[in-house]
Amino acid sequence: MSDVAEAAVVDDVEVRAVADEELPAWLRAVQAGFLNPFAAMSDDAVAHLRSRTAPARTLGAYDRGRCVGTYRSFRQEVTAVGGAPVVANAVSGVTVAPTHRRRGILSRMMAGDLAEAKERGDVLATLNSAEYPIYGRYGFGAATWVTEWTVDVPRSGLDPRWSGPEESGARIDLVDGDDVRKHGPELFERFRAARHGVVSRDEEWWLRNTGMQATPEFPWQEPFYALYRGPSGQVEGLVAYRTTNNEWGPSRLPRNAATVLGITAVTPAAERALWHYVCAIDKVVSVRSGWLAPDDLLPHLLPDPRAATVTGHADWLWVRILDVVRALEARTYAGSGTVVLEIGDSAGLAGGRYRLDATPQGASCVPTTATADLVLDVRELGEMWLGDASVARAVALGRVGEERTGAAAVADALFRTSRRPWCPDMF
Ligand SMILES: CC(=O)SCCNC(=O)CCNC(=O)[C@H](O)C(C)(C)COP(=O)(O)OP(=O)(O)OC[C@H]1O[C@@H](n2cnc3c(N)ncnc32)[C@H](O)[C@@H]1OP(=O)(O)O
Repeated sequence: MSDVAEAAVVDDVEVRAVADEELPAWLRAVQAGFLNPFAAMSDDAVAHLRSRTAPARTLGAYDRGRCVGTYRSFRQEVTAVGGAPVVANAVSGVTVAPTHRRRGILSRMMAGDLAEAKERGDVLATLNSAEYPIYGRYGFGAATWVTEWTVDVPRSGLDPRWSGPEESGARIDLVDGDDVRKHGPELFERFRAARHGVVSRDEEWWLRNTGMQATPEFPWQEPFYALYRGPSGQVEGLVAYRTTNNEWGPSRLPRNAATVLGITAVTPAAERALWHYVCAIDKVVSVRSGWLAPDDLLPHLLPDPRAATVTGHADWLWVRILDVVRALEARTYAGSGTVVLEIGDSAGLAGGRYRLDATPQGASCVPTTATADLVLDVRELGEMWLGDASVARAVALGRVGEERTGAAAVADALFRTSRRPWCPDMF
């Protein structure tokens, strides 16, 4: 076949919704895209993946009937600054076969899905990005970051005689998956109402993360779960962790490591107690924290914070604003002020000039013809929305234009938050 004829065939790639009977092949394509070469999957594995996929808006790219691209999106809620749940179009399972890469297939799937999300009235879109450079071009900005620490327990200065929470009546119990499914969802709902950046979890999340959907392809190793109850008996925290169990130094000094899989706490007392608990397990000398907010309490709970070494730092939740007015009115602002934002959006979904009048009591955002104070791309607005990005820094980086002297400082005083946003989940 000539090069010209080959190019015409490539252009024939069709992007469309995936029919139910096509889902097993689509799921295999997703796995291949993430470098899992499943030639044949058991029915259980297909059922496992199917349960993670539905209900979703599932797109496939097909070349002569073969699935060469995958993409799905589903309804999610993201907690805005101040606690309001905001409806998002969560994007996941994005792959294009190495045989068909860099021919615009992702761009086609993304353009169609974002246009539908906008049409439906979703306020924003979200994703975790496999690689940093992929999604900025589509208007997504890195809205939350995460840090992982590894605690050298013997150097931490924590009291090795610790035997439980300080608060009288509070307690920590080791529980099993049934207890987690019983108490976890309600605890998490309280947590997500209180922390900006957290995304909603569905019922499947709790089944999947307590081993109820294990298959040979997706094996399960049971973790430990510790549940914290406050003085009133109410569940206020949960930590899931795994440990090694037979690591010894040359002179039989124990060398086990604990890895925290997830921690949810709705009170500072619960958070402090659960970290102290994990760092006080006999024979455990190092604790990997899992992905936490960069301003997490953990290092400063230790008498010697240097015992917590940063072992990872990365962008996490990416946000793409689809509706500027509703996104900016959904969140709260610490101060009072006005800024006019000129927002560029090459996809034509959210661009325009908007005037934000914010007070701690409420905010209004309206299209305007007033002179712009700040000129920015919708990607930058995504980075600012949860309060994490510094506008002054974006100006210094040349990404935001400051048209009125001092406007960046005004925007920072309005948008930034006293605690950084945190999204504990990857989806
Ligand atoms: C939310 C999630 O699911 S994240 C998971 C993302 N998936 C993966 O990482 C799996 C492995 N990678 C892939 O499957 C593919 O490479 C994808 C999906 C990332 C990209 O698909 P493609 O169809 O090749 O992207 P497409 O051709 O539409 O690229 C559009 C533009 O993005 C750029 N681009 C795409 N992927 C990357 C990348 N990984 N790094 C840098 N630039 C990229 C392209 O160069 C192109 O730029 P241009 O418009 O300036 O020419």
